[in-house]
Amino acid sequence: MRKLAEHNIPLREASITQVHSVLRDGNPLIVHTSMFANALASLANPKQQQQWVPLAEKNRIIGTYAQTEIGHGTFVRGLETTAIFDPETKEFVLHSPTITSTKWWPGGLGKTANAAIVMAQLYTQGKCYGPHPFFVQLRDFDTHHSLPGVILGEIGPRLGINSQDNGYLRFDHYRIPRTNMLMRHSQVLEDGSYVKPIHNKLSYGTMVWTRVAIVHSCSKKLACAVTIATRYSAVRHQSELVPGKPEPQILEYQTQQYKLLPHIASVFAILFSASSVLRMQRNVAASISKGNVELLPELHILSCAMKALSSQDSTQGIETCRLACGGHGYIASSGLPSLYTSTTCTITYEGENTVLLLQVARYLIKSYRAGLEGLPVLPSVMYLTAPSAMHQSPPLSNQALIEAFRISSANLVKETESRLCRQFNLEQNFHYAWNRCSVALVHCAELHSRYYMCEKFLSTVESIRASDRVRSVLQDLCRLYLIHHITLNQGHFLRSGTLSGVDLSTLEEEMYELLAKLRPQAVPLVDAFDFRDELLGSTLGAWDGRVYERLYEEAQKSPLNKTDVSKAYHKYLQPLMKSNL
Ligand SMILES: CCCCCCCCCCCCCCCCCCCCC/C=C/C(=O)SCCNC(=O)CCNC(=O)[C@H](O)C(C)(C)COP(=O)(O)OP(=O)(O)OC[C@H]1O[C@@H](n2cnc3c(N)ncnc32)[C@H](O)[C@@H]1OP(=O)(O)O
Ligand SMILES: Cc1cc2nc3c(=O)[nH]c(=O)nc-3n(C[C@H](O)[C@H](O)[C@H](O)COP(=O)(O)OP(=O)(O)OC[C@H]3O[C@@H](n4cnc5c(N)ncnc54)[C@H](O)[C@@H]3O)c2cc1C
Repeated sequence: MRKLAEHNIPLREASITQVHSVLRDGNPLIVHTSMFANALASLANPKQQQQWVPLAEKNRIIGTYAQTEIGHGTFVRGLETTAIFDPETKEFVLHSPTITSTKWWPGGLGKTANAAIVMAQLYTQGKCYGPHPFFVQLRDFDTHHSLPGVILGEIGPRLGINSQDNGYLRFDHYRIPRTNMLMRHSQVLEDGSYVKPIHNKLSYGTMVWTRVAIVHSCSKKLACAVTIATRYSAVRHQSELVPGKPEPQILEYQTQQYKLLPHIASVFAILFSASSVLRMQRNVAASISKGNVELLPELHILSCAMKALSSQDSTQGIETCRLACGGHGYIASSGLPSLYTSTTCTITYEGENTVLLLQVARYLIKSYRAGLEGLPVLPSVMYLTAPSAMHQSPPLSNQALIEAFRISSANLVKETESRLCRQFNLEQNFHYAWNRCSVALVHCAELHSRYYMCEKFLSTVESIRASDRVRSVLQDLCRLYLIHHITLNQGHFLRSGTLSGVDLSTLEEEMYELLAKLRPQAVPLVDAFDFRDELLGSTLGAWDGRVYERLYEEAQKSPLNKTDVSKAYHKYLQPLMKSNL
């Protein structure tokens, strides 16, 4: 926090710095500096911002974002916490009517936060208007005691991020002023009348913003993992590549290159996609402030798609890096286990991935149908009904591979839409039919998202002007990424007829050549991510390569090594040894 102040970084921008990485196993202030700060910036009106933002900036108020309940995370409309407007006192009464309405999970809620943005069902004049955000003080700002009517606690140990206090929260008819409803987009007036927003999902804006931030953070986490595993693979020597010859660096093995290089490529693919979505988000935010919400659905879908793909890719990539380090990847001091546990949760939070991919699929099907009817569709999905352009590029060129992705994605949407129609004819109910097609629908969303990511990777690399040498290496890396994902999805390309069996064999050959060509670039590429050793926090991945010395030094810090004979010997082992059991 002192560093942020020194560099004049406002709170709402803190989460895009590396401040969150200071604590290895979760940061209790992450939701304060990210979601809470963003909710104030985007959901509060100017008067409310004047009131709370300076206090939050000075960390007098420490906030969290309390939406999820034990009973409902995904289905936001199903939240049970109520905020009922009392026109007599001009207050909202917050209440948790059931066990399932208990707020559950918010980061920092257990012990750190003294305030929260609470999402609750808004009732006024006897009518429910759905989930709305409220600023709620939870603890006394001086004593930190929870306030009467507020029941708070921590939810217990988790798979990871255990230095963050994820919490629970219940309200017992807890009263807050009317003006604590965040009123930038919708309002409840003094007489209780409701003023609706220009788009009814604007109150979900903080989730959209966070999904975009998560895409960036996934690229950073994966970059840390590939840095550790690649440097280690250059230090580690094992086995014989040629009998009788010295043990090679494990990075010489083609299988090791196959484990690492596609994930190094993935760091760039995710980062370039994140930058593109961030640009879109800034444009949409500017339009919203002028009253234009036309592009909001597109941003929602793109952020869902990229959050889902990047969290899945980075989690799998980090686990592959861990396995690529053999036994030493399993030790905590390698840094890889905590990278994994603090990344796998991004698959679940801020919208569980399957659920987000189904949102994308819904948009694809709607856009496809609209396109067939000649209705206008947004640019990112025009390709679904646009004529094929496969023949325009040289065979198997980068552009041809992108076109193959595009046509295969359009083909899959077309096939799945037909299946949906057939299923609808059988079921006579759209929702049952949708559920019976949902595995295929998720595949549609994944292929569309991969197409977007590949396209962003290629177009960004092609636009590099600063250095021909850098562009050339990144072109190879991008080519590897395209071919790698084509080989992983061969079925889609064969089904759509965009690539033949012979094409796929040719591409596979090229992939093996690229692994060898890129091998000398592996260490320079990860060095260029430029992580300080303190930030990597890894015995295996430090810049100087002193892996074995660091492992040994770190072992000396184990509390069990403070004495030669441990207490457990006297307490348990010795009695056991003497017991003749
Ligand atoms: C360029 C360089 C920049 C520099 C950057 C460098 C960066 C480097 C480092 C970066 C580090 C960053 C670190 C920050 C990380 C931050 C981590 C913070 C920690 C997070 C902790 C976790 C918090 C949480 O999890 S909070 C709780 C989140 N909960 C959810 O996400 C719930 C998921 N569910 C939903 O969102 C919805 O209910 C949903 C999407 C499932 C929709 O449900 P539905 O049944 O369809 O219902 P409905 O709501 O009625 O929708 C109908 C309609 O509306 C559309 N819709 C839905 N949502 C939206 C939306 N948000 N916006 C617009 N439209 C929306 C939906 O698509 C439907 O449309 P139609 O089909 O047209 O009807
Ligand atoms: C580490 C961590 C930190 C968190 N921090 C916060 C926080 O700060 N604030 C906050 O409010 N929340 C937070 N959460 C909660 C998080 O947002 C939810 O857990 C998440 O949105 C998923 O909801 P759920 O747990 O209800 O899962 P569920 O929705 O119950 O998912 C369970 C399964 O059901 C499936 N499913 C659910 N609905 C559908 C559907 N419509 N179609 C098909 N399949 C479906 C899912 O795909 C999944 O396989 C956090 C969670 C974690 C793990």
